[in-house]
Amino acid sequence: MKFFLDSAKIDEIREARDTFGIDGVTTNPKHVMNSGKPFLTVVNELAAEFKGHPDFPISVEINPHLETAADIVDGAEKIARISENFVIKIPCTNEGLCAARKLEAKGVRTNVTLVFSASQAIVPGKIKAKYVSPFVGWKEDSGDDGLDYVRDIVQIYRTYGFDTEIIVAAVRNGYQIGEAAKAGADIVTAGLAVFRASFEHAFTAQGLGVFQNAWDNTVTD
Ligand SMILES: O=C[C@H](O)COP(=O)(O)O
Repeated sequence: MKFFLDSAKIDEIREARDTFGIDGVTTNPKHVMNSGKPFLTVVNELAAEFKGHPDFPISVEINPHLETAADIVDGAEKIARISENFVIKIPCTNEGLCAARKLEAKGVRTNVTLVFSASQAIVPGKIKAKYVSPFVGWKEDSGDDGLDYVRDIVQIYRTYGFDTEIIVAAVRNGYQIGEAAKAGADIVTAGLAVFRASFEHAFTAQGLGVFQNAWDNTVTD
């Protein structure tokens, strides 16, 4: 399973790379807003940070006000030209899917985002989008089970041999990471705080204390 960091902040990305060995980055307009910097500044910083490392995918969401497939394709191509790392996030609307199909045919990798049902995930697989992003946290915020449809998407993709990689997105805790891995999803993307909390355990800290105490009370020569 691969881990992507959901962030547009370079310092967070560096920490996640050094500590957790993340395999890529996903961003969205909220992350760019939270960086406190203009969109193109953020995009150029990300491109510079990973120049020469083409195997590190960075999902970038273009202007979400673009409505027609033609406008989405145009906007996506402009951003994709900036860096070979960039994958363009496309909303799972009919116009977005039309744009994603055209972009993939032109060699621009896409991440079909804002996916909230198993049926929605089928077209990204059929059009050979690079990634599909079901939003577990947002589903659960609204009272639905967020993991069942991830399991369904994994089953559908295996049944039909779709190569599109499943990014389990809007992940809020370690339980969801474990369930996404058990389901066979390809990637989890989460914020730095979620990764920090998910890979530590109170018993590990407690056990370390036991061993430190034993070390301190071991007879010396
Ligand atoms: O864009 C996809 C994100 O995973 C959404 O999650 P978020 O609500 O944590 O920003």
